[in-house]
Amino acid sequence: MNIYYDENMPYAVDFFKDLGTLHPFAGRSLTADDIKDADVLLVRSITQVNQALLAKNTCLKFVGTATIGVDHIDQPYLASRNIAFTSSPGCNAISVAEYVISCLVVLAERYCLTLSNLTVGIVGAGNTGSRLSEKLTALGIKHLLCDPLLAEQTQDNRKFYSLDEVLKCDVISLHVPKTMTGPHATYHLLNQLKLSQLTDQQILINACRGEVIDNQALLALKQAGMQTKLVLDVWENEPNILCELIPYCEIATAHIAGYSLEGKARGTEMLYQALCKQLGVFAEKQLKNFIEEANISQLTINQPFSEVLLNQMVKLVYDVRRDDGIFRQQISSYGFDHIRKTYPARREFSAVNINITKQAQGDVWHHLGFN
Ligand SMILES: NC(=O)C1=CN([C@@H]2O[C@H](COP(=O)(O)OP(=O)(O)OC[C@H]3O[C@@H](n4cnc5c(N)ncnc54)[C@H](O)[C@@H]3O)[C@@H](O)[C@H]2O)C=CC1
Ligand SMILES: O=C(O)C(=O)[C@H](O)COP(=O)(O)O
Repeated sequence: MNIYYDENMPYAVDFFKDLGTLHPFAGRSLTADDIKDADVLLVRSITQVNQALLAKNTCLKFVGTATIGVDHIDQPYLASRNIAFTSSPGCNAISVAEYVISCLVVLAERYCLTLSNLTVGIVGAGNTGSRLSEKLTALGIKHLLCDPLLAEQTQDNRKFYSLDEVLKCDVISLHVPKTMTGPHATYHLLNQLKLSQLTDQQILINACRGEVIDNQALLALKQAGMQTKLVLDVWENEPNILCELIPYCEIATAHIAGYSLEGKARGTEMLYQALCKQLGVFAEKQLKNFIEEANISQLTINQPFSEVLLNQMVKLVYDVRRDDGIFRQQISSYGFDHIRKTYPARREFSAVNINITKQAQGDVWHHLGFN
């Protein structure tokens, strides 16, 4: 069995080597000729899986993406050819939530803001929005959820707000899929009209898909003096992004919010489990047996919770300014994809085991995700 997999998929060899012959590929440049004899195709978000890519293959049985987003996959086409498909829901949701927490900590420090005084609006309350909500709850930060699709479901008894209500929050964090059609399509959800409602004091974070914000409209507003603080991890038309926007960002990164080692590797593990199920074999391998210990794996907390301590703890594990710095330094000479491919190690809070002394008390750290 020929298994083709994206070279940017950690632990792919460990997981899949016993299931077939492995063929790594560069996700952006994969062609129909390259995968003529693929039985299994395992991609990440930069590979468009559609009729054109599969035109020369007649043996493909399984496609998997080690990502949450599925906007790069033509699912109706796969179904029409009876090719099984699986994605990796929630695989890197914690990573994105920790990216947002790191951004909040950095911006609070930069602008002397008290985090517990802020209200955060979460647009999209699925896996990622929910992980962020849990962390904000742990920190006592008020937040409002907007998710018209979940609001319609009676089994979800959380309180939901309209987009216009949530757009009035001090911080707005976007966590919706990219959808082009339907009553709740997210393409340019934040268009010129919505963007122009934002005030100079607000913070707007996009770590879902670039196309959810009209980037040209945002640039025009910024050029006209808009002071809303911007955090952009995702951009329209990646990898050929609108670089003129970068100087207007407080934090700018190369679509790496979900790039913790755990987040990426969980995606690989989820594909392994799905492929084993498809093949009818027992999934005996587990990520916890491969993943290495973090550089900082033990910490003692010996003082009560404070926002100063939070700042130190978060930055110790993941300081988003590192990724912002790399992005600004490298984007013009190396380009977007290179920054992503050479992403330096990053771990989730859960990779750190904390020892909380008596003086410190409280389990806020565990609720925040530390082990
Ligand atoms: N920057 C990065 O590295 C990453 C980005 N993402 C992106 O984030 C997106 C969201 O991730 P998850 O929360 O895990 O997906 P999810 O599918 O669990 O949740 C998405 C939620 O958005 C809601 N939604 C859809 N349209 C909406 C609208 N118009 N307004 C408000 N809510 C709406 C859905 O009802 C759903 O509850 C993914 O589809 C992916 O595109 C995901 C992982 C990493
Ligand atoms: O999971 C998703 O959805 C994401 O956006 C991933 O972080 C994308 O990473 P790549 O697949 O582009 O490596």
